[in-house]
This record gives sequence, structure tokens and C-alpha cells, in this order.
Amino acid sequence: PEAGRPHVATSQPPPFISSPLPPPCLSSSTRRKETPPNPISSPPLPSARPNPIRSPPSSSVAMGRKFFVGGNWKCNGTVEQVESIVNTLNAGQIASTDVVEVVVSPPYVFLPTVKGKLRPEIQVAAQNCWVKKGGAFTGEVSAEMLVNLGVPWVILGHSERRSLMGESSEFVGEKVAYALAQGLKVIACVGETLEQREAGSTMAVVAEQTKAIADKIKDWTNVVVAYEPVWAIGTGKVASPAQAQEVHANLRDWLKTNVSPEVAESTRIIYGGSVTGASCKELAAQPDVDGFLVGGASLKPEFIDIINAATVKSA
Ligand SMILES: O=C(CO)COP(=O)(O)O
Repeated sequence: PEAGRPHVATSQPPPFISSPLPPPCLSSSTRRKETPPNPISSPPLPSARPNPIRSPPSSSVAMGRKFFVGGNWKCNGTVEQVESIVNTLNAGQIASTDVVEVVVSPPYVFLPTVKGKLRPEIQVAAQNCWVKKGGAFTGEVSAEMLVNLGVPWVILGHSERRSLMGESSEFVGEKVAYALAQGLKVIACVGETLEQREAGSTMAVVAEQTKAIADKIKDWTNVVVAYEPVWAIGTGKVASPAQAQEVHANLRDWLKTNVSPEVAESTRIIYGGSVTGASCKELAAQPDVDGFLVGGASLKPEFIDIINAATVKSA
């Protein structure tokens, strides 16, 4: 298919660019990890540095955007580990479904088991699906199959698929449109690399990736946008609350200008990248952070704490 390297440079300036963002709080090592360690066996990630910015008053928290927490298990897990994670989730005390929507995304092979064993208030997502109707596409899984299995959600455009599998923004846009048309709900991922951030093109990249989706869909009701800066994924370098808020607010502005004020107001924009139990509350307090997409920490009991960060919004 027409999968190609993502196009991150735009010939035209994006409709919104704020001043270049401050560099991420990286250590002397600025190399992105090509293959993040398996979070099941790795030690807990370091906690986020406290950030002194103040939380907004709860009155500024937008009404109607229910907090959303996704757990992306990526290519991790054995039968035994999956059972253990499900048991932990089933036993955990989590905020009510009025307050938070929770979706976990195991590898395809575990989806039916996890769906069958999980408490009903936690939904499941696939981590990808094919761009069109199924058929002679060896190794792919179609949106129709996910619907047939009763899997309600799919993650599309994750940076690992963009960079490692060469999925272009256009290809991701097509996937989002097709999955929505089949009745799936979509967690659509966008985010810049370290190099792009340091070049001051964060918002241009995020706009280009979002536009490729906006060009192909009309109805955003079943879309959650996940802002996942690549430099924060699997690195332990979580975005500061201010960094996340700035991109989320600009992305919402982009939706307002380029899609509609209603879509901007109602679409959940969630943050992903080294979120932990220690960093989640301050991030959740940001007015435009509507939840999280969690990788490594979603395999650990602290995922329960991250889910319950939703209560920050209603406090
Ligand atoms: O890629 C992510 C979720 O999709 C984030 O992964 P980590 O939370 O492991 O950084």
C-alpha cells in the first residue's frame, strides 16, 4: 500500500504556531530510544519533576469531555502476565464511569480473553487495524474483524507505527476514516520528535498530522486525539504540565479554526508519554488535558492511580 515515511514538513505555515516551545526537560542524553525496554520487567520510571505552575480553577474545566484513560500494552505480555494485569484491574478501586472512561489495549492475540475477563466498565482497544476492507493482506487485522469481536476502540497512528512501520499521515488519515466508517471508535495519535521540537516545529507537525485526519473525516464524535510527543514515549521524560497544556490548547485552537468550535470543545485531547502515578495528577489538572494514553505504567498497578487522576477534574 501507499504507506510512506510521515511527511512532517509542510510547505505552508500551519494555521497556528505559537512561539517555539521550550525544550523538553531532557538529560544530557538526547537520543531517543529506538527500542524502549520491556516495561514489564523494567524498574519503575522516575517520577516527574514537580512543576510550579498552578492548577486552573475547576470552573475552567470544560464540561462534557469525560476524562479518558487508555492503557497501551504495546507488544508486551504473556498469558500469565495478561491474567495478572486483568486481575489487578478487576480488583482495583476505580472512579465511576461518570467520571472516567477506561480503555485498555492488549496485543491482538489477547483481545478476546481480556475483553471476556475484564470488569465490564473497562473497555478494550486494538492497537492498529488495516486501512480498508479485509482480504488478501497477510498479517493484517481488519476493522470488520474488530467490530465482529465486539472490540469498540482502536488506536491508530501511534508514533511507533509511523516511525517503525513507515505509516504516513495520509495513510493514518485513511485508516481513521475507514475504522470510523465501520463503527469503531478511534484513539488517533499525533506528536513531534525531539528534533522537530528543537527545530521549533512542534505545532506544525501536530497540525499536519491532525489535518491529514480532518481531511478524511466529518464526524469527530468517536475520535479521541492522543498527543504523544515522541521524545517522551518510553523514555521516562514526561512532558511538563505546561508543555502538555500548551500543545493541547493549540491543538484545540486548530480544531476550532479548521473543523468547528463544537468539535474543538467536545473532542478529548489526551496526553501520552512516560505518564506515571507520580506525574498524572498535575498533568490531569491542566484545563486542556482530558486524559492519558499510558504505555509502560499501564502494565503496573499504578495504572489504577492514573485512572483515578480523573477525580482531579471534579475536585
Ligand atoms: O506510547 C505511549 C502510549 O501509547 C506511551 O508510552 P510510555 O507511557 O511507556 O511512555
